[in-house]
Amino acid sequence: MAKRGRSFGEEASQEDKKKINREGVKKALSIFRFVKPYRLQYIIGFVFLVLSTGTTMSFGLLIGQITSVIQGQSAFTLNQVTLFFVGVLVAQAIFSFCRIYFFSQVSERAMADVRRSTYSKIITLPIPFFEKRRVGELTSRISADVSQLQDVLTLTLAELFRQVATLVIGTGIIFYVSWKLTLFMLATFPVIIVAAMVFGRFIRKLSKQAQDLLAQANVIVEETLQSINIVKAFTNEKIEINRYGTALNRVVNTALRSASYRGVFVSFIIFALFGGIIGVVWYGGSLVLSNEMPFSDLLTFIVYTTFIGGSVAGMGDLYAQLQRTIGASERILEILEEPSEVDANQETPLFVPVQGHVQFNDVHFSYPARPDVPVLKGVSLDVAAGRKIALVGKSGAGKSTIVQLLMRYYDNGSGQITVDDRDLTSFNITELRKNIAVVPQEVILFGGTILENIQYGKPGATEAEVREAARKANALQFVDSFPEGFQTVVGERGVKLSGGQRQRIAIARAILKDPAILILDEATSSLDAESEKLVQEALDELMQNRTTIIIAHRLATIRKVDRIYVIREGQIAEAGTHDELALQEDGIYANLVKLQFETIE
Ligand SMILES: Nc1ncnc2c1ncn2[C@@H]1O[C@H](COP(=O)(O)OP(=O)(O)OP(=O)(O)O)[C@@H](O)[C@H]1O
Repeated sequence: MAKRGRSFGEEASQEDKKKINREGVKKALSIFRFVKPYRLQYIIGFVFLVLSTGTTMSFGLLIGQITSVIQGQSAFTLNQVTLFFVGVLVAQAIFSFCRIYFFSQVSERAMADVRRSTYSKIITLPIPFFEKRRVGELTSRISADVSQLQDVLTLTLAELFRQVATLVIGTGIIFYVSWKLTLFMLATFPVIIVAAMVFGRFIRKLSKQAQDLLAQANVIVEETLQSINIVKAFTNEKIEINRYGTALNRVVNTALRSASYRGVFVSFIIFALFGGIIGVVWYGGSLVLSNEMPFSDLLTFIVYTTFIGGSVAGMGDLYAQLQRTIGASERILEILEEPSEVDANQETPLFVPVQGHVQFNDVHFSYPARPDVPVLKGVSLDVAAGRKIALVGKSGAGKSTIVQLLMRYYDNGSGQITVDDRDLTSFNITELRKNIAVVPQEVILFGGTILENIQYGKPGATEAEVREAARKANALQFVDSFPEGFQTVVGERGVKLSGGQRQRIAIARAILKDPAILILDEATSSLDAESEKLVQEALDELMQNRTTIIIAHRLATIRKVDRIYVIREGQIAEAGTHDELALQEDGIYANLVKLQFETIE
């Protein structure tokens, strides 16, 4: 099969923030459809949010009240006011708990739904989609982007509401307490805030640079660990350590630059903020001294001023968060809007077995990734049901491409491909692929038991069926030799099987699937004679009564096929049986045969 370059590295570091505009907000809001099923919990959460914000806001008034009690200017006793204070505190604690509880219910469930939808979308997308994206990028959609949404759906929205409410209610209260002092305050604070926002943006840019550089450094770690065998084979450990070290130095330099700006920024803010407060206290104090304002009001005023200051300071952060979320939800929606090749929500169509008569009529094809490079240039072939053919030819001639078109991994070719005289496009994709089994060149096993791996060919197959398939695939002997037998865990974290063993597992899978059409992508690396014999026997068993297309690399294995097609530069250059082709003087096949025998000798 064609090899697709997949890089796991380079986590999508481009957390591109989107400008907040109407279009973006509208799009981002459509992600709220995932919250819809949980709207009741959301509304309850919101009610508790309003209540908890209300109780927090009342603290300033209560502090004012306590001060008036102390000064003997209140009708209440200290105990009464304190008890009320504690009551409010308890209520606030309960409200906050309920708010978090209900919002988490919504966000956790809604996010799982978003993840499920995104995954089922991704896995049902056609192959060309995966050629345009890196795997790392897709996984980060499901992990990082969705987490970003989660924060916004609950925390950020709640925070935004709280801050706006604090700002509006707080300003209302301080105006009511003393409009003179409010105006004085308003003359100083906005200047500080604007300065902080401008400076803050600059610092954020710098720290994003540092993050990007760190992501780049991480790519080195990921890539080298993934290909650790190669690094060691070339004894390039030192080079990689240096490469990583250089990347880290860049991170440190940028991070330090950003840190010194941040230091200046923080000192400035502390200085300016406290300067502002001193100013307010000074002016407020003079108002108290001239009996224009009671002392308790001054305290209330200061408490609300800090509330307001805090909420304004937090807004910059919230804005940045919202920007990131709009980016994240756009990226998720982009995937959700891609057209699937298989409808995951639809019932799997009834299995309609085909006979397996495969025809290609003048098929032309270019890969969507490289539309200007013709890969197949008028391929025609005809395989009667149950017959076996082999495709041979140089690397890159187009053998795998022919097979991929039969699997309908790509749909954009011209000409016609039919199975049982039915145009390929008239098949439901699932229905078609259920009739085809592939034994690939490189067998990748999923993490799980051998039983599960073979069952992959026919989900729900009984253990007896699996055993029988393994027997036919010559796999029973080695499986039974493991202490845990079919329950042996294989894959990344399990037992490593040899190439020949993995191939026999793949053959057992195909036997279990029992399709009319079989595609064998011969392994390029040859096995030892013993394994080779076992695999070949298993394949012979598998090929019985099935239309078989073999992508052949070693000519010795295909002598018995009904017809051999020699592919050269996307065209069929020769076709015939082994005997016919081998005798053609100066024929491509005849030369290949000679060449292989020479190399073997
Ligand atoms: N996904 C793809 N996108 C773009 N071009 C591709 C893709 N897969 C294969 N090609 C190109 O198409 C041509 C035919 O490739 P194909 O894999 O069909 O050759 P092949 O005969 O099977 O070779 P091999 O024996 O090495 O597997 C090659 O030039 C290859 O570079």
